[in-house]
Amino acid sequence: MLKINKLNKSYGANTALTDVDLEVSQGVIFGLLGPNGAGKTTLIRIINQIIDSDSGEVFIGGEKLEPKHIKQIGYLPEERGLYKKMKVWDQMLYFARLKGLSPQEAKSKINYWLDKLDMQSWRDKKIEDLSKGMAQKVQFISTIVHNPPLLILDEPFSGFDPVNADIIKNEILELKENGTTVILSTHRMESVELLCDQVAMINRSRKIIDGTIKELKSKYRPEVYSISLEHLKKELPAEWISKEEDGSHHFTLPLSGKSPNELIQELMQYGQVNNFQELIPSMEEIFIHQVKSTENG
Ligand SMILES: Nc1ncnc2c1ncn2[C@@H]1O[C@H](COP(=O)(O)OP(=O)(O)OP(=O)(O)O)[C@@H](O)[C@H]1O
Repeated sequence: MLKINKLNKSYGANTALTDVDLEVSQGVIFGLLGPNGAGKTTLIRIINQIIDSDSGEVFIGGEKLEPKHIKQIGYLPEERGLYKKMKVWDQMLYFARLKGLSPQEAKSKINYWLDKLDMQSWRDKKIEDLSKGMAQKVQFISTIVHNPPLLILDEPFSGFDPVNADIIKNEILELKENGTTVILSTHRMESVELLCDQVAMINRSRKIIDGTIKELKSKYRPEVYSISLEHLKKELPAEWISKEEDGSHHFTLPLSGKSPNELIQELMQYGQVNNFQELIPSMEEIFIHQVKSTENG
């Protein structure tokens, strides 16, 4: 759906993107991650043809990016852009027409979404009279109303209460089920775990990791196990700092070059192994670890 080759962009002395490659398959939710100032918005703006790259190529559906592709993209920018004096209905109609829908198509799509998200009663309200969350919903619909095959969502959950965030999350999943490709840029790692099939992480203008959540969790696992022992036969080594609770001794140990089976065998000499479970890193832990290690490197 989207392919990016060796993208570079600088703002004067500020380098925002360095040789960034990316490949996003159709029908996935792709997390674009990175700390503040990493280059994510710059990349998104290049895809949306708001700014030009210095060098590199972007392909959409196998075609070199050009103005006609704008209608195939739905972009929810981090800085929301609604016209405060406009009424909800007129605002949505404006965006739908801008993206090429006929008046009839636009009206039927808007009605579909207003019904779906239970917003019909707001249609004649002015944007300035909406709460932040309500305005966010209007902006969300305005982004997806033309049914774009590629959706780019920058922090789509900001401003939403948990109930509305859940509604939007389910809508994003439904769009994916229907074949939409979604690029999701967010700092909320729990949303990444829940929604994304694939992620790329950018730090200081360079892509530092890329893969499916499963691949990344496997690649960056610390090889540390959570262990519980009962009925001790002998005293545990002092360096296995353990906590005793109701006769069970809990601690964590790294494999340190052993296989899991070898470690279990060693543990069995000390008592009954009640729990032996590998610690799987969260995306948040992977994110923090990778960002820190590139800073130190
Ligand atoms: N218009 C601009 N003029 C000069 N420098 C810019 C401009 N826009 C971005 N930059 C710089 O480019 C780099 C990347 O910024 P960008 O906004 O793409 O990061 P980001 O990953 O989206 O950050 P955030 O998570 O904070 O939104 C930063 O060093 C930033 O200061």
